[in-house]
Amino acid sequence: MPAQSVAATAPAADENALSMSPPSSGFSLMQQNFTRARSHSRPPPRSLKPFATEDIKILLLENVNQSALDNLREQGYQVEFHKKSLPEEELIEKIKHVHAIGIRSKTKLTRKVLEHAENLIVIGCFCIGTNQVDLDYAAERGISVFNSPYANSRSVAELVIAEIIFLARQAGDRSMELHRGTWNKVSNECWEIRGKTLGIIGYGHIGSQLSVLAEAMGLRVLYYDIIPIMPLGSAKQLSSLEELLHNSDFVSLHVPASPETTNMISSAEFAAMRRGSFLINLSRGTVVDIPAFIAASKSGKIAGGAIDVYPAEPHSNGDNKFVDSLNSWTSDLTSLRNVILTPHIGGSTEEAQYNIGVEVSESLIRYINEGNSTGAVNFPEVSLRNLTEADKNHVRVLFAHQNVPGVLRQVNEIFKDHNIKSQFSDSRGEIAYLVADISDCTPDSLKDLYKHLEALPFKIRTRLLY
Ligand SMILES: NC(=O)C1=CN([C@@H]2O[C@H](COP(=O)(O)OP(=O)(O)OC[C@H]3O[C@@H](n4cnc5c(N)ncnc54)[C@H](O)[C@@H]3O)[C@@H](O)[C@H]2O)C=CC1
Ligand SMILES: O=C(O)CCC(=O)C(=O)O
Repeated sequence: MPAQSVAATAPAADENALSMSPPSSGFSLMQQNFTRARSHSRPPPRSLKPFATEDIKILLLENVNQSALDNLREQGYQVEFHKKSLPEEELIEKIKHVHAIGIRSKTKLTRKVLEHAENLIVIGCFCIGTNQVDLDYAAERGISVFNSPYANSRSVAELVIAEIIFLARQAGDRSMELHRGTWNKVSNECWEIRGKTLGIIGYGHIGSQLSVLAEAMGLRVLYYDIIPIMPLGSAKQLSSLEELLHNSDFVSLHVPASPETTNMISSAEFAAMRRGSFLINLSRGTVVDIPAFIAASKSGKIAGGAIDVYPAEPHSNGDNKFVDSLNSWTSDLTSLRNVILTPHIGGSTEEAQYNIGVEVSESLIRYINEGNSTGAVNFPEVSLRNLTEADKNHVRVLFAHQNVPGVLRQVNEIFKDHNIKSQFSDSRGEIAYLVADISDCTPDSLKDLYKHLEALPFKIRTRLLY
């Protein structure tokens, strides 16, 4: 097929980024060094040909970082870039034509949307959370999903530390007052954080990073998690959420969105918290029952809180977006005292976005070009070493199928006239994924291979790389 021009518009600076120079030359220096380190570790030029790479179409939404665009364009793929998420109808129209899509947390890749994704082989979530994607349905369709499991963890943890101090000192309210011209120099109910107790719910990448920073600031750390996790420093794991709520001055949530975490902090949990304590949620908007938060704040049960994530969030930046028509209680929330509200910026730093852009785009490239699914969040993880120039006339077969007995026997029957150089298969729940490098392939035998594999009853998707 002829090469097609890249259907991309040049991205503007990150929607969330400041249009000023970094605070010191050290910042840009660190970034340059990091860029160099990454480019040295890039794999050598690929020798497999999935198809002409310029035929691969990629849709990038939500202003993913320039580092991702650079990586994907370097491969020759056609990349269409949008700063915002798209309304569902437009998304459905565009997703029909692409092989890969890159999103952040706003784009909902529901079953309804994915049903239209005829050519889609891979989804890149340029963030940690993957709750915005119907992961099971994607796997059922042979679509792998990748994310960046910890590239923004530090950014989130740092923001929580800043908020703990701001809440303890009521500094958010003092700043808003002064912006309005009100001088209000008070110390009543303003505290140091040294010696206070932070209760962390969810001691994963972010929770444990926060634990280390918090102890360095002189906080005592307790945590609650559904699995036993080794404490860092002097932190202590508690066996019940109630015990944590009862013993903490600050409670910070770092759990994923799931049926179990929906409204996990509601009226009963606020009742269990210490009077005058603080609640911080930078996890997902479903985790805290906001009307219960508003009631706890108005009654004085909690002395304040910080919220970064909401059940419904606007699709793009702009004025008059955070209003009652988005979430019915918005104006009640914005009128509360000592409540810091941020627009889902926990992971929005230059460092995090750059690193996520590199990491997720490299996962997409490995999957598209080599079939390597290492790190997929919904798919069996399989990787084979690269074919090289010495492996002329070899083809790599990528075969996703339902995980039922007898499929491998049938696949190997199809391979019987070829030598199998290497083969690896793994399963995850109901989905299995086989990668095999086979020798002695001619253009005709390739067509036959493809036809026979596609005819197998439990096939989900076949790809051949050569
Ligand atoms: N505000 C923002 O910009 C960002 C928000 N996030 C959110 O933070 C969440 C956590 O991120 P990570 O720490 O990287 O995830 P992680 O997967 O490393 O850790 C989550 C922890 O929560 C625990 N957990 C799960 N269900 C639980 C329950 N019902 N009760 C107690 N503990 C439970 C898990 O065992 C795990 O240890 C993400 O899923 C994402 O939704 C992540 C990055 C940025
Ligand atoms: O900034 C983003 O795009 C989303 C950050 C986030 O919530 C995540 O990484 O899960």
